[in-house]
Amino acid sequence: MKERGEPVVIKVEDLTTQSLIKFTRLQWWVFVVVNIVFLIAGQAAAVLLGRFYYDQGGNSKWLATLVQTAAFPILCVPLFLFPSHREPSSSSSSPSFLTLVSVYFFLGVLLAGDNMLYSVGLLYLSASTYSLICASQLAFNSVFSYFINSQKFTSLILNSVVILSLSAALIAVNDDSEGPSGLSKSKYMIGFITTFAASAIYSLLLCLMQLSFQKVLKKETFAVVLEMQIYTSLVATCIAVIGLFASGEWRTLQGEMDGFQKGRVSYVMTLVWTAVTWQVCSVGVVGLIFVVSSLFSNVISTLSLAVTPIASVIIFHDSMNGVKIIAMLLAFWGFASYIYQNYLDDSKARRALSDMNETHNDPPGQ
Ligand SMILES: Nc1nc2[nH]cnc2c(=O)[nH]1
Repeated sequence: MKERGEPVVIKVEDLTTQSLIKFTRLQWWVFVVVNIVFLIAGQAAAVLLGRFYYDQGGNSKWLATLVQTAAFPILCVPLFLFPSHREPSSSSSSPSFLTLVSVYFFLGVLLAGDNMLYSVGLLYLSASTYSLICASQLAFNSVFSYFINSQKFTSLILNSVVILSLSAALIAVNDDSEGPSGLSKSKYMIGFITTFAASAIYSLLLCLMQLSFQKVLKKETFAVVLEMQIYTSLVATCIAVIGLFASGEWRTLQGEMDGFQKGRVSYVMTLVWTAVTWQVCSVGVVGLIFVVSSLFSNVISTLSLAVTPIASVIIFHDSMNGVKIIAMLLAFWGFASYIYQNYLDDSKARRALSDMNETHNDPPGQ
């Protein structure tokens, strides 16, 4: 027995990473719910702040890329509170330093690429077109996780993926917000292609993170989630800083701050809070990959696409209409479908475990 409560090893079909983790049932559900809240709240706030930055006169793609990872040092505080503890028994299978560096470096490069493409898409496309293309990431994730993570597709999971994609598409088609004015056709095309590529890279990144947790890191504590986020963000931040200086965009930042419509303090605050909210979101993203799967993490990202317009209704007093309500109900249906699958998998795992324990406790010969 390792920690508070009764530890349970889960090794069943869809909860693939569960074979690595020891949690009591309550701990597992609390962990899932907390990470869902982090992802949805963090992503909704970060996307709205990112759009605010562009709307108020911000124009630097590299700065928008940088703020998606630059606040990673704040994660050192929870890392200090939940230190990584290694089991002596598993130390023989610990990855070498070189393996760890290679994994974090490769994932960090993918993260930087996704962040850059995502920032370009947000700059060049209207919110509606943007969300519509982002909805494709669930389809990409389904394909990648089938091949990379051997994800099993039950009817509940398929239902969830299809319904959530429809919900995000409905939100997008309904959105009548204008794209950035005076945008040339070529810039629109660039925005379209970069957002599509970002969706593919993001999905690949989530699947490879799941694979790394399962095959390389093999640790059982929350610290591994923070370490994954910190090291990949460190690499992505270095790339974004190099991009900011190599592209010469850094020279425009002073003018951008002076010309920001809401003022200089608002400019700095927008960037600081965008950076913080992306970290909150990322802990949720990586936490859900660790404890459930990359596909589930992406399902919650897509759910957040449907929730963001609702946040706009509350914060920016956007109008609410029937289509948004239907899209939201669809999103919750898709979400509930996946959660129910998790519940079934969890129950099955617990049953299998108690059967196994009974067999082990039976006296020999019985
Ligand atoms: N492409 C992409 N990048 C992200 N970075 C954080 N969230 C997302 C997302 O939903 N899609």
